[in-house]
Amino acid sequence: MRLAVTGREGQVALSLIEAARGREDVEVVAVGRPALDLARPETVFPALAAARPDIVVSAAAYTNVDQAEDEKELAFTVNATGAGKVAEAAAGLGVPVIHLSTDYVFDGAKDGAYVVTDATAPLGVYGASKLAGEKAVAAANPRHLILRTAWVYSPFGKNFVKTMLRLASDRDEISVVADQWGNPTSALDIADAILHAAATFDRDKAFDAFGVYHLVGTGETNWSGFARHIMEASQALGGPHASVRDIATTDYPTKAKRPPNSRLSSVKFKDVLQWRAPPWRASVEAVASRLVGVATKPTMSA
Ligand SMILES: NC(=O)C1=CN([C@@H]2O[C@H](COP(=O)(O)OP(=O)(O)OC[C@H]3O[C@@H](n4cnc5c(N)ncnc54)[C@H](OP(=O)(O)O)[C@@H]3O)[C@@H](O)[C@H]2O)C=CC1
Ligand SMILES: Cc1cn([C@H]2C[C@H](O)[C@@H](COP(=O)(O)OP(=O)(O)O[C@H]3O[C@@H](C)C(=O)[C@@H](O)[C@H]3O)O2)c(=O)[nH]c1=O
Repeated sequence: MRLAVTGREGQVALSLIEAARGREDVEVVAVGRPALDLARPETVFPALAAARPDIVVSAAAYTNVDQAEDEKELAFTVNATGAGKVAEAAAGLGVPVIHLSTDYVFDGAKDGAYVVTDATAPLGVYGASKLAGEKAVAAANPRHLILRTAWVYSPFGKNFVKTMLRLASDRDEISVVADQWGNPTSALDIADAILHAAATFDRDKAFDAFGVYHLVGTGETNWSGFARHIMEASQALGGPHASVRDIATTDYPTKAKRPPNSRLSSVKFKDVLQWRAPPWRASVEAVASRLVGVATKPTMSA
């Protein structure tokens, strides 16, 4: 089974490559700039065709949430038009597409975890562009799995875990918003889930449960709780530590508005695809142990 994933250096792309390493049943090929540039839609089909995939994973995206407010056109070109072209190319090659989307398609007004049938209402340009991408993907290729995930971190690229560890290395206290709730999700776990879903399609050629799914780490917290656990994990590994102070969203002004509640329910993914992510705290510890780079103590997860 050969997967082509878009984006060469993205967190999900690198995690997929790592997850497939050493396995004989699956190969992952990353296809990215300059060969595949989502801002140049004409590059998409030739680049993916050259990879001869059995499944396309559409992971490349414009992911800078605040900057997207000032670069609306580029965000939509990449996240909507570009994503649609990736799904169209997969359809042209006769293969399914697994497309990554986001919790930021919701406004966060719901009391409880969002399910896939809940109404979307993005608050910012990034979320709106990703929602337009979902629609473009669904229209271009009926064999699509749209995986909405959230708060992604990994040993790779830029993410909240790395930011917290960096801040802790030169200050005693970090102020973090405590009134935005969600589900931290390791890209290493997303990669396992994608390989599991891909193996399911490969085994069951009649698989017909395509559509939208939510896929996040198990359990929930707010950004401050996330930061606090990163600090605990780092300290247990002999890495940097800072105390975490709870603040309100209004105390941390950002260009883009974020949903106060972006909790997603992964129950459909678990029921249909028979896979569930580990508890989020355990996954944070696994990633921290690679970033802090000190011999790991036994797990401290709940
Ligand atoms: N990060 C998060 O917290 C979340 C992410 N998601 C979604 O999950 C998916 C994967 O995210 P993640 O791995 O974190 O993303 P990253 O931000 O780590 O990586 C994004 C990737 O997209 C590539 N890219 C950006 N613009 C273009 C372009 N014009 N043409 C080709 N490639 C481009 C980048 O390429 P290059 O390497 O050249 O810079 C990079 O490889 C995305 O669809 C994202 O929207 C959903 C929820 C949360
Ligand atoms: C760095 C930092 C952030 N924050 C706040 C700001 C924000 O509300 C929250 C998260 O900050 P970030 O800017 O790191 O995360 P953000 O870019 O909003 O992360 C989002 O990325 C996109 C791609 C997604 O799809 C989302 O699921 C989500 O992961 O934490 C603090 O309160 N203190 C801090 O020191």
